Amino acid sequence: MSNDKKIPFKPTFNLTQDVEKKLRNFKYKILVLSGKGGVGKTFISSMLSLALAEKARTVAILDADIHGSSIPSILGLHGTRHYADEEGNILPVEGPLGVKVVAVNLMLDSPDLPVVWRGPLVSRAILDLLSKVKWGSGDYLIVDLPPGTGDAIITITQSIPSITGAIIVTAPNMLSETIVSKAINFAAKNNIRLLGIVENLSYYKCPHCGRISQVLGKSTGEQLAGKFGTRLLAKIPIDPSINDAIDQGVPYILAYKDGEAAKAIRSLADELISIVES
Ligand SMILES: Nc1ncnc2c1ncn2[C@@H]1O[C@H](COP(=O)(O)OP(=O)(O)OP(=O)(O)O)[C@@H](O)[C@H]1O
Repeated sequence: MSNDKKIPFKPTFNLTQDVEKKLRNFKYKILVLSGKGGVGKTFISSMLSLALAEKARTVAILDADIHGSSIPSILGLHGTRHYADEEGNILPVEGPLGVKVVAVNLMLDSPDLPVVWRGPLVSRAILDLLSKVKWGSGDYLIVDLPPGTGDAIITITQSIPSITGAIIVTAPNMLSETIVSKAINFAAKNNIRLLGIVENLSYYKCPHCGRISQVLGKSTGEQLAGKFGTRLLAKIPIDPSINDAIDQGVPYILAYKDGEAAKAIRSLADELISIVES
């Protein structure tokens, strides 16, 4: 046996630590989750970011929904992409009102390309991505998580340091106990404070006669929030102008300032501010 000096082998698992370092400088880190896809989680995350920025908060948003990344379209970010600095750090894209945006879609040569990462690779890719973003500092980081409570969500959640809390987005017909309780259990298991529920697609108000219809079914938001010991933060109505804004490539709450849903989102931002900043 040679007498060469041997250095003990130490595995380095510093990816998570790198992520923590990069995300350390946000005052409030808010997760937006839903028990089920298609309830408007991405729309709410994006508009909430803008509503907070309107209220003079510095905001960043992370599109962690790798397979269904759509924040750039909802924020009207077309023809833009992420660049890296000389040290290889990913620079966030500056969105409307100075909101910093990080999204997988903004790394692809074309937003139409599918992301074909699977299972563990997704989790690893998210960590890798998060460890390289030069976020800087700010008041709020809004994290739009993928739907459900799978692997990717667990990885992201565990790598974000001192999460302020989670908002659960749901819709009247999906406000079943099972779906809300899944999201609540997930938050509880990961020691994440539950900030409350947002009932999206809650009702439709006729712009001509003002009549309110509960198109997707009876609202049970208050009742469920009470049952699970949390609060109903907002009821966001169905507003056809939302999809008009997306088609026009402009952010809804900036283009339709007086829209019913825009007002509801601003009051959601007020509610969030009063909960986390008080
Ligand atoms: N209140 C609303 N009124 C009208 N349209 C809405 C409303 N909320 C969301 N939408 C529209 O519904 C569609 C789905 O919304 P979104 O992509 O935000 O859902 P999601 O929950 O993030 O979906 P997934 O989890 O599958 O990514 C979008 O076209 C969005 O513009």
